[in-house]
Amino acid sequence: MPVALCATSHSPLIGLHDPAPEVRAEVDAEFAAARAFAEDFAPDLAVIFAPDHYNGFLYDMMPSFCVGAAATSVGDYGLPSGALDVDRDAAYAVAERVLASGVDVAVSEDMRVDHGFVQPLTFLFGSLTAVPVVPVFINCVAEPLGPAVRARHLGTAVGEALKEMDRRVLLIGSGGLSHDPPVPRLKEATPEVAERLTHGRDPSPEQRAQREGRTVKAASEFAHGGGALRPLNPDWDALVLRSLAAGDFAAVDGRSNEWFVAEGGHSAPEVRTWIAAYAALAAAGPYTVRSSYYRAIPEWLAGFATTTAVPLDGAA
Ligand SMILES: O=C(O)CCc1cccc(O)c1O
Ligand SMILES: [Fe+2]
Repeated sequence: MPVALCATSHSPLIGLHDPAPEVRAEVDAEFAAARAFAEDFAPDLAVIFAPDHYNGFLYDMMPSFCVGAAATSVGDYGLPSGALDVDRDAAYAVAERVLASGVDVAVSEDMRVDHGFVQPLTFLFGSLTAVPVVPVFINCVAEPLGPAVRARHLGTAVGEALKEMDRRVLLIGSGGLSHDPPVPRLKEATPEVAERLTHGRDPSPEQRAQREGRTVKAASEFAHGGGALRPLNPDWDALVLRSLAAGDFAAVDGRSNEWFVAEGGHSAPEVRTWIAAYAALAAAGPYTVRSSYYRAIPEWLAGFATTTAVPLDGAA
């Protein structure tokens, strides 16, 4: 089973609240390189590990992990909406194998996904349906969270499942690195916000616009050095990139959930998607990082990184 990996930060502020043109151009060049990497590899299946931001997964039923057997983009932040081309048989094969290995993944026949899934798919493939996909949700924000090492166990189990399939698989991780966007937290939520985090799956266009406007406003304040959001942490981001490149998972996933938040902000646990994707790659054997881009981009509220990796034996 040939396999390759692309892990990338996402940010719905891309295109909505851009940094200086030369920074934007630098990221665009990196995305173009990642797209060329994906095209060269020519996957017939993409397995994407991504989080959600209270668009598809809410507190009415919050799993730690979920494999989508069918999935639809909600089209937040003006991104494409509609059905993903989910490979249903592959999704069930993955879910069965992961469950057999002892990782209790949920399954959805009607998974809703947001920019966390949509941005990497559209950046890498041009559309939501260009490459058949198995979407794998990882809860990264809705406390309580299990330990980060469970994302590695999930990724390893997915990687083992894929080894049994005769497919060319591009593994995708979506999220991170250090960032603290204004995602509400149930513990400190007003009754109205708690209601939205529990039942607000289908906001009105006005509600969605209001929420997205708040994110843009927060990004503007943050980029000008104001607001209450945690700072980005390039040192911590470098540690994450270095550790995953070296296959030293424990340096990241052996730490407490408090460590992630203290070092990288409340959304730093999105790094779980990278841990899972890299662990799935590691299941196929030793790997090497092909490209690694990083820049702290406050306008996007993110320590922004994009990496590609392949097996060392050149099987890709
Ligand atoms: O809309 C939201 O709830 C959060 C938006 C958001 C912003 C910056 C980086 C991210 O990874 C992200 O998801
Ligand atoms: Fe996110």
